[in-house]
Amino acid sequence: MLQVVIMHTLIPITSPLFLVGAELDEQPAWSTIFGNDNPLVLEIGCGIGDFVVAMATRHPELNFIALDFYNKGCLKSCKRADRAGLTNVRIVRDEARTFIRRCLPLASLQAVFINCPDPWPKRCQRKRRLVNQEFVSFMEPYLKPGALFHFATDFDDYGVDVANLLRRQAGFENLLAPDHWRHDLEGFPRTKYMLKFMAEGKEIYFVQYRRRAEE
Ligand SMILES: C[S@@+](CC[C@H](N)C(=O)[O-])C[C@H]1O[C@@H](n2cnc3c(N)ncnc32)[C@H](O)[C@@H]1O
Repeated sequence: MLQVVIMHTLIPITSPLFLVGAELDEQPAWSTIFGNDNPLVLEIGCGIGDFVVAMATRHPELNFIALDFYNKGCLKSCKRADRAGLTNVRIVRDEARTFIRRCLPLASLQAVFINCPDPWPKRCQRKRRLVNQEFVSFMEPYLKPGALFHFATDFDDYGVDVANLLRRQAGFENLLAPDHWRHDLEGFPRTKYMLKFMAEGKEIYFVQYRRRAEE
């Protein structure tokens, strides 16, 4: 039987801010990579890099690692970060859980941001969603005590599910209490997908917790 193999060529990314997760040492020295010991912040699914560039511009005292497994997204993110002249950002092409396990020490993150992750809207696809109970339990030890866990989506049931499961996670406390989620966070940068959904009249669900300091 004739097998047709479709090869996708990856557009090379030459930015000095770009890293390929699989080519990094296990547990790389982030202080050497960034040239300082500033706290680490992770963005999962950075898309075109608009959010990480806005945040890294506002917070030069933090080092941002923006992850995406989509090469074209990494390319666009690198171009945006290069244009902004940022040195406190690295764009990493990798799958989130693979990268976190291999490359991040426990209790190393000051914050994790997940904006508009793929929604897998059909009921039968929901098990593919990135953020679920297992993921939150997996992520928790990588956060420093007091670190932020930020999640945003336009999908009502995804937003409500994540708010509910974080509520049950003893190691986290709700930063938006008494609300379980908000549809607006003043001053928070809007991502490409947030703006697209808002233009369609949809509401964004923002959920923000922090890892408890005392455990
Ligand atoms: C719907 S887009 C949202 C992009 C951006 N955060 C925004 O709000 O505009 C989701 C992004 O997450 C990336 N992504 C999804 N699952 C991922 C995973 N497990 N590891 C790394 N990237 C992932 C996709 O490639 C895509 O770029």
